[in-house]
Amino acid sequence: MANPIAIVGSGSWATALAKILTDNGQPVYWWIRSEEVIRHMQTRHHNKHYLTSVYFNTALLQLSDNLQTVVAACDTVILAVPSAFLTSVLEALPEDALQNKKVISAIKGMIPDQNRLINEYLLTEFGLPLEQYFTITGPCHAEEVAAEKLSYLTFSGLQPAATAELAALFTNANLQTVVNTDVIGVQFAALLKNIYALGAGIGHGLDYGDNFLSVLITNSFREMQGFLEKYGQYAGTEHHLAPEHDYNASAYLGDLLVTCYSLHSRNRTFGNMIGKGYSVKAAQLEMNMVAEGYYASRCIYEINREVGAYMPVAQAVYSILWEQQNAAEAFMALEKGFI
Ligand SMILES: NC(=O)c1ccc[n+]([C@@H]2O[C@H](COP(=O)([O-])OP(=O)(O)OC[C@H]3O[C@@H](n4cnc5c(N)ncnc54)[C@H](O)[C@@H]3O)[C@@H](O)[C@H]2O)c1
Ligand SMILES: O=P(O)(O)OC[C@H](O)CO
Repeated sequence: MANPIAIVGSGSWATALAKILTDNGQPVYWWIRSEEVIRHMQTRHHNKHYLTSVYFNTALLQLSDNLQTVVAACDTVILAVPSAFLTSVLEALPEDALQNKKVISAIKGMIPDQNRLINEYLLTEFGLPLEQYFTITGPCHAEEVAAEKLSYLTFSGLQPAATAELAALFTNANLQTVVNTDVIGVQFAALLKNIYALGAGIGHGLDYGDNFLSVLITNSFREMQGFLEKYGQYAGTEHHLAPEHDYNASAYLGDLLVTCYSLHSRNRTFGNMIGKGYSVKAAQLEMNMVAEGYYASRCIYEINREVGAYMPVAQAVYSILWEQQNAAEAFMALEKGFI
C-alpha cells in the first residue's frame, strides 16, 4: 500500500482533498477536530457538515482528533484549516514534529496578526525549510470537486521533481495538475484574489452590474500584478519569488476570476452581504464558512505600507471592512480611477 498522507482540517477544502486522494486509492490519516464528526464519518462515511454528498471508502481513512499521532504517521502533511485557526491547531505539535516531512499548504491566506505567509510561520515555529514546503493553489471550489467537475490545481515548490511527484498523487480524470516553482508568488496571488472577490461581492451587493464588475476585476488583476512585482523588488532574492512566472496562468488570473464570479465563493458571498448593508459581524454569523479575504485585507494593507504598490481596490476593501468606511462612498471614489 502507498505511504499515507496526513490531512489537517475538516472543512470543505480538506474534505475535497480527502476525496481526490481516496478516489486515487491513496490512504489518508485525517485530523478532524470534533469527535462527533469522526464518529459520524466512521458510521455514515461522510462529513456531516461539509460536502455532505461525498461518501468515502473508509478503509482508506484513519480518522483521529490527535494531531500529533496523525502527523507522526505520515511523511507528507497537508494543511487545510483556515489561516485564522492554524496557529491554535498546530500548537498541539512539538517543535520537531515536521522534521524531514513534506508540508503542503492548501491554505489561501496569511497568519492574521503576524502578517506572515504560512511558510514563514512554519520556518519560525517548526524549523521547516522552504525546500520541504509546497502549496496547492488554482481555481478550484470544493463544491465542484465534490460534483466531479473537471478542475485544475497548481502545485508549487522549489524543487520541480518533488513537486511533480506530489502533484501526481492528485491527478485523475476530474483533476488536472500544473506545477511551478513560484511558491511565494502563488500564495500572494491566492490571498489577493480573496480580497478582490470580496470587492466584487461588495460591488454586486451595491447593485453595480456585470459591466462595472468586469472593470473592477480587470483593475484588480492589474493591482495584483503590480503588488507581486513591487514585492519582488522589496523582498529581494532571499524571499524566493520565482523570477519568471506567467500571471495569466490559472493559479493567478484563473483563481481571481473563479472567486470573483462563482456563486460558490465564500469571499464574494461575504462581500455581497457587506454591500447590502450587513455589518462584518452579521455577515460572519450568517456563514458557516470562512471568508479568508477578510483577514487578508488587513495583512496586505499593513504589508503594503512598506511595499508601496498602487492598490486602490484592496485599500477600499480594507477601509470598508476594518475602518467602517461607507461602502457606496468607497466605491464611488474607486469609479474615477479605473481604466
Ligand atoms: N473551500 C474551497 O473551495 C477552497 C478551495 C481552495 C482553498 N481553500 C482554502 O482552504 C482553507 C480552508 O478553508 P475551507 O473552505 O475548507 O473552510 P470552511 O469555511 O469550509 O470550513 C471552516 C473550517 O474551520 C474549522 N474551524 C472553525 N472554528 C475553528 C477553530 N476555532 N479552530 C480550528 N478550526 C476551526 C471548521 O471546523 C471547518 O473545518 C482556506 O484557507 C481556504 O482559502 C478553500
Ligand atoms: O470560496 P472562496 O472565495 O474562499 O474561494 C475558494 C477557492 O480559493 C477558489 O479557488
